[in-house]
Amino acid sequence: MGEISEEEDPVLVSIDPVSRTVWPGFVWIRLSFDVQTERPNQNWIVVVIFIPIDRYPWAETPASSSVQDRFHPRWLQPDNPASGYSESAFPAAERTTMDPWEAASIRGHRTEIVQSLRVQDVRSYMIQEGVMDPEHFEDIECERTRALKVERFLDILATRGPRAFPVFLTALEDFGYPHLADMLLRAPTDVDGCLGGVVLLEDTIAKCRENLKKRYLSEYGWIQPIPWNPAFRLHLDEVYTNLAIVEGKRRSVSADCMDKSYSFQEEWLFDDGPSCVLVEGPAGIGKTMLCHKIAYDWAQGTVHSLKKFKLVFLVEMNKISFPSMKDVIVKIIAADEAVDDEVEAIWDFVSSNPEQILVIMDGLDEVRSPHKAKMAESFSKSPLRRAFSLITTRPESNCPLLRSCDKAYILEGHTVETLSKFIKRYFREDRASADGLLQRIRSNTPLSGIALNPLNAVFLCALWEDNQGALPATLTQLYSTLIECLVRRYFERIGQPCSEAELVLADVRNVLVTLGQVAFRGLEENRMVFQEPELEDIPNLIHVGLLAQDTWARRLSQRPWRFLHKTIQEYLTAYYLAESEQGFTVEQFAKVIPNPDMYMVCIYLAGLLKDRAHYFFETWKEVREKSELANNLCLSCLHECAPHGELVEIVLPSFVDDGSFDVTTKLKNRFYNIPTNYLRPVRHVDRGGQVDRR
Ligand SMILES: Nc1ncnc2c1ncn2[C@@H]1O[C@H](COP(=O)(O)OP(=O)(O)OP(=O)(O)O)[C@@H](O)[C@H]1O
Repeated sequence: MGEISEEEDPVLVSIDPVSRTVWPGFVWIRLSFDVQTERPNQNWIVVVIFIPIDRYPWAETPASSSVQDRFHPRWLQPDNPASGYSESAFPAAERTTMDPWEAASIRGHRTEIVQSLRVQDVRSYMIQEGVMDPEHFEDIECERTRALKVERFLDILATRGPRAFPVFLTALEDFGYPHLADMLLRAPTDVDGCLGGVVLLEDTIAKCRENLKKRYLSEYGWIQPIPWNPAFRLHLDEVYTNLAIVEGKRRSVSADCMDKSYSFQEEWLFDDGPSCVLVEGPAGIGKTMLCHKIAYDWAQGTVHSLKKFKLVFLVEMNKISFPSMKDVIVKIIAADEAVDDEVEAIWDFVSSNPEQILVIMDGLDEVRSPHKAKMAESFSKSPLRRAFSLITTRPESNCPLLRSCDKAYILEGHTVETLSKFIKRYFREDRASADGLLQRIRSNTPLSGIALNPLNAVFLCALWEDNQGALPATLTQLYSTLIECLVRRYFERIGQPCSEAELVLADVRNVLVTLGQVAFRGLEENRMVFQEPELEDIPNLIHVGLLAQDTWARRLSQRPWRFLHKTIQEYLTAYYLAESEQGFTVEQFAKVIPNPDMYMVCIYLAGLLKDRAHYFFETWKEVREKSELANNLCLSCLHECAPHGELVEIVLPSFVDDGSFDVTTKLKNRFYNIPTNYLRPVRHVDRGGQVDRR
């Protein structure tokens, strides 16, 4: 490292605004030094020196005079030659974010600024100096009150790079707020008296990072493949299978239009600059697992493209209520008691350094409907918009936030090879069981379709292990067999073994209906979590194992319950609609069918109704809009109830066929046992709203 003497030419010394931090009797200067050229340079080694104030080379005033007199913010502006802040010594391009000291100063005096500033007084100057754009002020003007406008202004300011602070100081000084400028130049209260806010902040961020990593390693390192069997745990590395994924430019493009299918690599998501990446896929396809794997890999430090992130926040969208994105992140930070007091400082770091942050938002479809628009707005206004972000959702979800996505991927689940690998890993030593199940899946076309979904694959393994007997041919059968299996185990545990499947389910039918009603209410409110009093009437079922308590809520006196998986909540909702008198009504069906949040419910409902499914399809014909998504859903519903000709005839006019979706062929391929006279071509050509129903 080069020596820095007191004789060093001060103009060549690049002075960071941090140097304004003053200890009694000393000036603290942070110097950057290029080892090779021995010329100061922002990129190289940073040296912090303390110079007695009376020997400070620029000191023109006695040591007793105020610091501000000697360290005027204007000195730090590029156009002042006396500042030593020349473009060559301190190129703006080399610093892209606000200095942490400055961020801390604004944060420490935020209340005072919010109390007295009127944003319009500094508007012109901030625009003139190129620190903010007119669009920023349009955005600020949308806030209702003066104080909220200042809050918004300060949030934006924190993201406007290294010149933002000095320019703001000058604006304050020249346009009626010199007292605020003076105040900002004093060390803010939260870093006062410490060895500089920078060092402290770095420590805080490191602490926060380590704690997040610990949390992800312990929470996501082990998985419990069978939700109702806590004793059976596998390590993520052991069980995680690389699923197929396709890349596209935007969402809702059908997989055939997208680039070829890959075996997924995390690098693709985060190799480019900050962007918002969408991963879309149906129920149980592995979106949550992918999010856990990314958080886990970041914590392990094994994946190169994740190393650039100082902090990674995994947001489970169904667990939060939204005042704002800031509140969501702050809550995650505050969950760690060790950094409880420093939450605001960490948030400031996040706001000022979004390119070092990854936000994973898992399950956008699970955000409650009234919050969707608010959340999208809050995200677009928040500094996190410039962070890396990954959003997962089911395809049927519709949320304005999806418009913010720059890239889209569709998770397709297992390939034949990965399924085989997964099943062998699941059964580990028991090769015979693995081979037996694989054999059964290969020889049964409907089953092999079901098994490519990772959640279904897990359930099939569990069923195979349990009875090595009949395997389901439809999704509905898979879930009813699973529930039967759980109920049977429950009766065995309490000493009342029961062999007949029908008897098992008949015994608990009423309880399942009551539970289904709770599940339905939950879905209507987009809610996965239930409090104990809501479940008072169904205590038995809690022990059956369809519900589990959140581990994160261990400290709460009343720990909330949730279904083992959202698909189980959806199946039970369908059970309630199919089996109860209040559920089985045209009004209920008419409410459920057009609701995108009830996509899976429709599939199970058709499967449970079977011979009574014509009520469902008659209603479908009346209420469901025509779209490709609706076409696919209708085909899945038909598949579940093994349709006969009349059923297909009822629903045929509901399909939209604009040439790209050949209904007749699709129906023929899927339901080959239906006489073709029921499948006469129905061509709907939708041009300018004219639908031809020949
Ligand atoms: N990559 C994978 N490797 C092995 N098993 C997986 C994988 N992905 C998912 N699974 C299994 O499937 C289950 C369901 O996956 P996950 O909860 O991630 O689905 P999801 O797409 O988030 O579903 P939903 O939209 O219903 O919330 C997991 O608990 C796990 O057992």
